[in-house]
Amino acid sequence: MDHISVTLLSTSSTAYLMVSCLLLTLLMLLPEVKQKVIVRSDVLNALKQLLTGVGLMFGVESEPVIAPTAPEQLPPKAPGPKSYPIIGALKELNGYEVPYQAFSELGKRYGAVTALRLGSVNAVVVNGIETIKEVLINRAQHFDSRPNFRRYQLLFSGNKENSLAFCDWSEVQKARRDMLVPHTFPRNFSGRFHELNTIVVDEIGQMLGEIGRGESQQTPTIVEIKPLVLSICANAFAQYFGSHRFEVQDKRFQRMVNNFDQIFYEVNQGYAADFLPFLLPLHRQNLKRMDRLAEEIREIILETIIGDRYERWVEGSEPCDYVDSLIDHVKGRMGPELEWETALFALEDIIGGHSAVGNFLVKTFGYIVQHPEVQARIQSEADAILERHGRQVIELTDRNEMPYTEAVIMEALRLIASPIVPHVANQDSQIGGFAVAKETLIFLNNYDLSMSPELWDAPERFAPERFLQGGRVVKPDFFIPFGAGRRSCMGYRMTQLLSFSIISNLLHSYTIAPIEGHDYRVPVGSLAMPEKSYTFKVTAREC
Ligand code: HEM
Repeated sequence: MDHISVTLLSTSSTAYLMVSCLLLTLLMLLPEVKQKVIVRSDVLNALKQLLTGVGLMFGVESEPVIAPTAPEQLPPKAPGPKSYPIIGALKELNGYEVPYQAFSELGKRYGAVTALRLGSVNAVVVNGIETIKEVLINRAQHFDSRPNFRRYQLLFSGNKENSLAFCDWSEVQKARRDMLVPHTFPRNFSGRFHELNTIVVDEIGQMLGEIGRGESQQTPTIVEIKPLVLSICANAFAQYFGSHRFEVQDKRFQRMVNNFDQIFYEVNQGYAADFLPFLLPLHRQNLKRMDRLAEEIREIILETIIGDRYERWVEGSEPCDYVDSLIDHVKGRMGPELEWETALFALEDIIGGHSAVGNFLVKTFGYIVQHPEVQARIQSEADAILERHGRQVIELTDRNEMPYTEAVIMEALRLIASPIVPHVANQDSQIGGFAVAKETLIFLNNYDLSMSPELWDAPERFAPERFLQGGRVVKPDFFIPFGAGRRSCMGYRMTQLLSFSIISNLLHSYTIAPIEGHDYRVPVGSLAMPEKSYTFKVTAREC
């Protein structure tokens, strides 16, 4: 899910900017603000840009970056840009397409660790794989909290600890992660792996059967890609984690998919109020809307996936899916104690993971449609495998034999460069030899790891072959699109498996082509795609 970030300035942005401007100007005129600051539109732009696609979370009363006592015993404070009253160093972030590009510039200017204040929050920006690993792995236990974003409290029924991705580290979180492992990381050739394969292949078959029905083989059909892949992913997740398949025409299914997608979009945007909590009232309406969408999802999941499973559960039974594992944990009173309510939030988070895969796939198809040579290579790889095995569909077990298709997925992940969910220091500590105080927000600049010209040849180019060596997929150690360590992504294997299956099977059966005049540029710096995205010409292949 980083599928995990934040904003709203983009919708009704003019109104927000005007009110923000007014509020900031008023605040700056307060007599206690000694330093004069001119609030210029570029500052507000910087704010908007930083917030877009980042997932930064603020609204906390934070401590200074450095604990000031006994400086001789403490590491030094990290260098960083000048901070102004109220806005902090936001001006530094103005003028970048992706906010994390500003973090790369700060890295060049100040080194691997940059201290900066953003609105009311103390933050550090961490650049470079060694320093990032120090945060995620070597000192993981110091930096395993998540930002205390007021907005996330509101999104998760007043308590961000309900969320798998935004909670702080705890024994409950450890148990929730452990419980997920057999489901989200099915081992090759295990029972769960085969189940997933059957579910995904059937689902793709059913959905692809809908394309071009009634048309002659060679007539292209116009297909909106987002609803198609979201439906496949949602039903695959519902069946795999909850043993429930929805009829695609079922209005409840469509509402659930749509609501998840809207919430996914929301948490992937930047949000001014996260830095400047006094702006939060401006978002009340939208937050209420999100709350209603989440409530509706809960009702649908209870009615459909859960039904009477909780009441019917017989203690001592073997869990068959993730819902069983959750019920078993709650009813078996295994430690640490988990309320049924909390378990339901975990289930929603995981079912909602389909939005991450679906949005990622939309973007990946956006790259593929712009590169017919890439599409042709995937197709010939798929054709060769099916011919070799005498089958009609690509199975998950074919993944190892289709390195080019795998490399396409890696390349899309690299270029999209979705941010790592920010971490927070849970104690005074240090990074790269610089002091970092408890509560400091930590941005890990994986954008630079994915896009730096020092690490990649022509990084702007879509070139899947960069991940291939001697016919095998090779991932450089510094490439970490799913984070690392104890807060790493719980859905990366599901992402890899579903993406592989959907891309290879869809392109084995069909060729996609752009429609003249349509814009297929892929927005980067966040996983989320707007509701209306790409439409393709789809033609059945003669296989
Ligand atoms: C292209 C797809 C995806 C990308 C790029 C992605 C990326 C990430 C990243 C960067 C993090 C933060 C890691 C860190 O803080 O070190 C994360 C966390 C997480 N992801 Fe994903 N993710 C994807 C799909 C999914 C899916 C499909 C699921 C669910 C099945 C999922 C579940 C989670 C969870 C639960 C966390 C929070 C883990 C924790 O904080 O303990 N993700 N993801």
